[in-house]
Amino acid sequence: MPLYSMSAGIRHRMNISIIGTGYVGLVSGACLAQLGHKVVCVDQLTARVVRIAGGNAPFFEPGLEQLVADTVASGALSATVDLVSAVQQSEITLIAVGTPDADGHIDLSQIEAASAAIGQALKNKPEYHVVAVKSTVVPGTTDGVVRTALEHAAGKSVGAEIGLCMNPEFLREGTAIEDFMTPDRIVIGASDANAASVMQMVYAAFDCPKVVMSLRNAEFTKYASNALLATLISFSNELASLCEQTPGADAEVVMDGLHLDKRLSPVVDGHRVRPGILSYLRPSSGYGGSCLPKDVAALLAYARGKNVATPLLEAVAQVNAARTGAVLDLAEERIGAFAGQKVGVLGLAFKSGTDDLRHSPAIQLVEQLSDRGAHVTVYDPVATDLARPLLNGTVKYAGCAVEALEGGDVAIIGTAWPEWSELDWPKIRKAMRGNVIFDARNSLRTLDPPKDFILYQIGNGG
Ligand SMILES: NC(=O)C1=CN([C@@H]2O[C@H](COP(=O)(O)OP(=O)(O)OC[C@H]3O[C@@H](n4cnc5c(N)ncnc54)[C@H](O)[C@@H]3O)[C@@H](O)[C@H]2O)C=CC1
Ligand SMILES: O=C(O)[C@H]1O[C@H](OP(=O)(O)OP(=O)(O)OC[C@H]2O[C@@H](n3ccc(=O)[nH]c3=O)[C@H](O)[C@@H]2O)[C@H](O)[C@@H](O)[C@@H]1O
Repeated sequence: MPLYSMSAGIRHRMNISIIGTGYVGLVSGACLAQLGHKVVCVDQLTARVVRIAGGNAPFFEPGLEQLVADTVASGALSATVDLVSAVQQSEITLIAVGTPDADGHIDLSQIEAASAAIGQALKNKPEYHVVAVKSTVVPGTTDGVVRTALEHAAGKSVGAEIGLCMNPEFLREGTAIEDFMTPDRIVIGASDANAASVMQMVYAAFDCPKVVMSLRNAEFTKYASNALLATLISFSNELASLCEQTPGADAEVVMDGLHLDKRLSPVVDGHRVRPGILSYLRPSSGYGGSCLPKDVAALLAYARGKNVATPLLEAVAQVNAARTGAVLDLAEERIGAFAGQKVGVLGLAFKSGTDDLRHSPAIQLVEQLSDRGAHVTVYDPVATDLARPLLNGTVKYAGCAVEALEGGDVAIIGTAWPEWSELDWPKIRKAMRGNVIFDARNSLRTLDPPKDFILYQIGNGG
């Protein structure tokens, strides 16, 4: 039984190889297998491959464990470390390796190595083959580093023998399967019409708009998307800082009012059809994760390389970098200095629904609380143990929220896990020494302040 019903089925069951089994590679692989393609996922990490081949997801992502189990069991999804045979037995290869930040620049070494390895495999494959970059890469990479490495290793040219595509992915961690299966649009950058038509066949089951464009425009579209999301968040956080110094003001209420503008939240036939941009205008302790911070940095470096001034984007990054400190300054203004206080932090992941700690604002919060002299105990529903190697030795770890707050003066919400509103707050009140909650993600907003607690929120002038 497919998890998602599509308007049109796939016309042709394709053999697809995917290099890299992270969030993008494995989620894409499992979803495409679920839709009827035959997918082989390749990774150089043997442990990952063994887990996937055994029907298990190697990281936490809602729904992925079941999807991998089902698609491996049906034979639609397999995993291997053998890149050469995976590529040779497929018609199309998607590149989904990492493009990490290296001192404010994009590191394309995984992309280059994967492209060369694919080229090597294509040397002895007589049939036409399409290679599509799904990783986020700066404009010019697909037609530059990727093309050069491929052609050099394969001894063949892009055109009649190899098709080249850039197919950016817009999924979010925590909702990755839903996002992949119900995309707003599919962007297909292509070297030529043949390559584009093969890519269209991969996505035949999807009825969303599919926009075919040049390789560079596809690369730009991905950066434009993440840069705009980061801009919206920094805008809302800058406005939140202003509201925080204005008695009677509340940035959340302001954002709700702003959002009712139909230019931001489309109305069709008198009905608001989409949540609009509101979901990216929520004040927070900053944007984190493996992509927005690194992609903003990569675009800034790209702009510097082109001698183009990008003061707006620079400010977006600066606002974000300063936000954790600003949120803690606000907390100290309201509650008093953290030095010597016992603080329990609930949530460590960069957002709810994931155990990903990369560039997590909650981790930065814990580090800065320690620097300010607080005695910190942390708890996250899925990421507590993963945080151990990242945090300094003075931080303590708890097995549940109540334990994290036991004997504490202040509770701080670091990640907006929905679980917090289900907590037994009266029990927590008895367990804590103090009665202050500082909600750095405004996740308790829909709750009345738990009885006998003083609840402080960001974006709020009091
Ligand atoms: N994480 C996300 O939510 C999204 C990520 N992206 C982009 O997609 C790309 C991948 O991101 P993630 O999936 O998060 O990466 P990741 O870092 O979680 O996974 C990358 C995987 O590629 C493997 N790998 C690297 N080089 C390899 C090679 N030569 N052969 C075989 N395997 C190799 C690594 O071992 C690793 O398992 C990045 O460019 C990222 O910016 C785009 C949209 C969403
Ligand atoms: O390129 C990527 O990897 C992905 O980056 C983001 O997805 P993701 O990083 O998974 O998470 P988001 O839900 O976008 O959140 C990013 C950060 O912004 C924060 N955020 C989000 C919304 C908001 O209003 N305020 C806010 O602070 C979140 O808490 C989180 O720390 C984009 O939303 C995806 O479209 C994109 O594919």
